[in-house]
Amino acid sequence: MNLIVVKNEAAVIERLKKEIEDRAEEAVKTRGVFRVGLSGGSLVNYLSTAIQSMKVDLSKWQLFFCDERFVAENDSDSTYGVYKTALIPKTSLKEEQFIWIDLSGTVEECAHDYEKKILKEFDMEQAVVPRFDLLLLGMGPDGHTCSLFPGHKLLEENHKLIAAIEDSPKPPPKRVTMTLPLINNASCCLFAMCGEGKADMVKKVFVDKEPLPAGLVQPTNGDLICILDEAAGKYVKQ
Ligand SMILES: O=C(O)[C@H](O)[C@@H](O)[C@H](O)[C@H](O)COP(=O)(O)O
Repeated sequence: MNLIVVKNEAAVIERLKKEIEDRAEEAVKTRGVFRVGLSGGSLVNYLSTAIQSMKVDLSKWQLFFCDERFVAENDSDSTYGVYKTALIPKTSLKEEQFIWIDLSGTVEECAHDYEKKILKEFDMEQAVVPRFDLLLLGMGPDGHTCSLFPGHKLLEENHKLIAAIEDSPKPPPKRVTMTLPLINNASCCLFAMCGEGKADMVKKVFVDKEPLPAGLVQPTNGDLICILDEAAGKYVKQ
C-alpha cells in the first residue's frame, strides 16, 4: 500500500487531484470512459476543490456512489444531494453522468436496482465483477468505510456487489453500499483523510493492521493509496 503523508489539507487535495487526473487520463485513453466511485463526508469538499483546476475531460466521467443513505435527495443526509449542490454547479459535470440510485421501493430493492444499473453501465452479465477505475473512500472514527461497519455481517458478503443495510450504527440506519468483492476489484482504492481526529484510527488500520472494515480494503489486482495530512498521519513512520 502507498501511505502518503503531506503537510496539510491543501497538500492532500493537491495530491488527490494529481492522482485523479492521471487515472482519468489513462482510463479515457484506454477505454474512453473514467468510472469513479464517490463517498460522502469530507471527500465531497476535497473533490469539489480539486476538480476545479483539473486538466481533464469531465464529459468522459461516469460517477457512481460507493455508498448512499436511503433518504430523499433533498435530505441533508443524501450523499448525491450534497454532490449536487457542492460539486455539480462548480463544474461542467451533468446530472446524467451520475448513476442515479432509485430510492422508491424498499432498501433491498434499491440495492438490487443499483447493482443492476452498475452491471448495465459496465455492459456486464451477472457473476462478473466490474472493475472501477477509482474508488474515493473515507474512513469513520470506528474504522468504517462505505457503509461497512465493524463486526457487521455485511463484511462477509461474497455474492452481492451492492448490499442493503438497515441497521447502520451511524444514522441514517438504512443505506446501500458497495461490498468488499466489488471494492477490492477496483483498479485503485484511495483514502484521503485529514486532521488529528483520524490519527488513532489510521494507526490501528494502516499501521497496526487491525482487521477493521477500512483495513479490509485490499484491491486484489489494483492499487491502495492513502493520502494523509501530517495530523492524520502522525503515527505513520515515513
Ligand atoms: O456515510 C458515511 O459515513 C460515509 O459514506 C463514510 O464512508 C465516510 O466516508 C466516512 O464516515 C468518513 O467521513 P468523514 O470524511 O466526514 O470523516
